[in-house]
Amino acid sequence: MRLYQALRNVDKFRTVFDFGGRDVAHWFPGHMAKGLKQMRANLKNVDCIIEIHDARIPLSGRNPVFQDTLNVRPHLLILNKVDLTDLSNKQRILKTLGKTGVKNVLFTDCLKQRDDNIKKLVPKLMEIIESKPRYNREENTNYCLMVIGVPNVGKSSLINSLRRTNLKKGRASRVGGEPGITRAVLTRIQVCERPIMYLLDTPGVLPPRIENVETGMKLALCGTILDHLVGEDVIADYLLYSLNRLGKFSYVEKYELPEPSDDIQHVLKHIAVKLGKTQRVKAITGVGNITITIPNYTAAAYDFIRAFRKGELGQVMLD
Ligand SMILES: Nc1nc2c(ncn2[C@@H]2O[C@H](COP(=O)(O)OP(=O)(O)OP(=O)(O)O)[C@@H](O)[C@H]2O)c(=O)[nH]1
Repeated sequence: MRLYQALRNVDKFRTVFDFGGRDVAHWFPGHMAKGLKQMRANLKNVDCIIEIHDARIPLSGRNPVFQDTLNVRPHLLILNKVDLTDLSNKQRILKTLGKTGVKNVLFTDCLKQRDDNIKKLVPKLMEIIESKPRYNREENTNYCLMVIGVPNVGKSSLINSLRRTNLKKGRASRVGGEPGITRAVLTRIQVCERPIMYLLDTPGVLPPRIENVETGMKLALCGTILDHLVGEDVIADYLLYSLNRLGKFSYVEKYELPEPSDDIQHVLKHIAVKLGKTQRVKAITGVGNITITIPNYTAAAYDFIRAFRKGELGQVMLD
């Protein structure tokens, strides 16, 4: 029934998003470029680069600087948060990545206690490393890897997950919900006993590649850019636009809307009322002061975005 209603509405949904002349230039703080210097300086000690990115945006936002760096060392692309993405697009994504020279790709869920792909990671890395000369590291019996990626894609979680799987050890790397948490300078963390394998935990604060506002918005939606720099209201609107475009209507059920809608104010009003996120404000009228109840749109927008990031609005592929 709901799907029927939704399909009836399809014509009403936006086919393009109005970014309103937004400028992405200030969406990334300058200090992030510092990380790159450290990475370059440490490259000679590294056997393989693990680039980690969000599986909901496998084609958007990866920094081209990575590609330059990648030519120097073997490379594996990990698309993490696979639990949140729609994998029906997997073949299309692998094909597109393949065309840009990215051949080694692994999808992971670093929050899962036992993820089969995390188990496959060390053998896969060995295969990749042994397929190329190790140059100055030929004599070394232990292996060193560098994890790179844009903020908040799960670099620290990957390290913890590897330690859990291979060493039965707990946390070594701090995990945060906000982009840019990993600030400490490079640390070497053991992730495997046989063979001995270390990871360099980089600050992970390289700016993503924002080719256009849409890419920026996707990155913001996935929590890679601090929300307030972009604006919760516009991120929420872009989320609604994306869900409708992709036919992902579980928000209708979750927030008990009568039907899908492309009107963000309408949706946020529903969310605010349902969650009791309303404010009582005094209004001065011609006949005296009255108290009225208005929806807290910002709180509703935040809940909507948070629900998406937790996977409560379904598995979504934004690219
Ligand atoms: N659903 C889901 N969430 C994940 C996964 N991996 C990490 N996260 C969450 O993503 C957020 C960021 O994870 P981190 O490991 O701190 O990411 P990071 O890349 O080290 O972050 P920075 O330090 O900002 O560069 C945390 O809230 C994690 O719990 C995953 O596979 N699935």
